[in-house]
Amino acid sequence: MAAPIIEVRETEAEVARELCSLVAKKANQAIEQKGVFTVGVSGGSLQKHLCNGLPGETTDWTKWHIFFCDERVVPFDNDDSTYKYYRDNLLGKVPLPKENLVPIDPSLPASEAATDYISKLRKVFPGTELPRFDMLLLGMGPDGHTCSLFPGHKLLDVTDVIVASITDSPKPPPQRITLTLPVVNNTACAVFMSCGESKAEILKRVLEGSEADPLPAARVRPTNGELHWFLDQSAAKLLKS
Ligand SMILES: O=C(O)[C@H](O)[C@@H](O)[C@H](O)[C@H](O)COP(=O)(O)O
Repeated sequence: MAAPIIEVRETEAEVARELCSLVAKKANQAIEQKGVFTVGVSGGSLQKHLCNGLPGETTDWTKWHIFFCDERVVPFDNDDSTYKYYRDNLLGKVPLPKENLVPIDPSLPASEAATDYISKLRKVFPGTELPRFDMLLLGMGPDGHTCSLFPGHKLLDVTDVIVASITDSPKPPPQRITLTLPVVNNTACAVFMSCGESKAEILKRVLEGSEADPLPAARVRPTNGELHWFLDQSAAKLLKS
């Protein structure tokens, strides 16, 4: 398990630029090595930064397969839909084939939407092994949640499925699907972006704490991969170094 690589930049805009350039670098390496790039994306402020910054990078978009680390089970015309954001702000700006941005089926109840998403993932990650994403792009909520894995929630212990559903999310909307921790920790490269003073205290707990029951974001420790944290100075201000 590699130690986290912590990158601190003065402003959120600089953090976003660095992040997008790392994503493109990893994409291009993966495409060169195996012809495809598999990436999981998240909502929150990350979606805006990725959709603004990635179109400026040089990469073969036809080789990208973009999944959702978690998704709210709401229709595609609802502003809570993370798919809606990427569809409206990335597809069309870059030559990513529409079918390579893989949405959930929001017409299904959450548990069925999770099962359906597993079969969509299996088209790109066939077999029964844990999927190994080239990269997962993650955010962290003020409570330390990541994906739709919330502190103290029983979903943190799920190991028998690669995508799980939640119907009592403490953050609305309550119905969601999420990658489970074994899949998150099987990625080749997990990357968090966290900016702003409101993240300073929780970041200190996540990155420097030694809690018996670690927060969800602190449980992201890829077993055979890299872990990056991209922070601005306000978020990093309580960290030791
Ligand atoms: O599913 C959600 O409700 C949000 O997408 C959430 O998980 C978000 O990713 C984090 O709260 C970080 O968001 P910020 O980076 O904007 O703080």
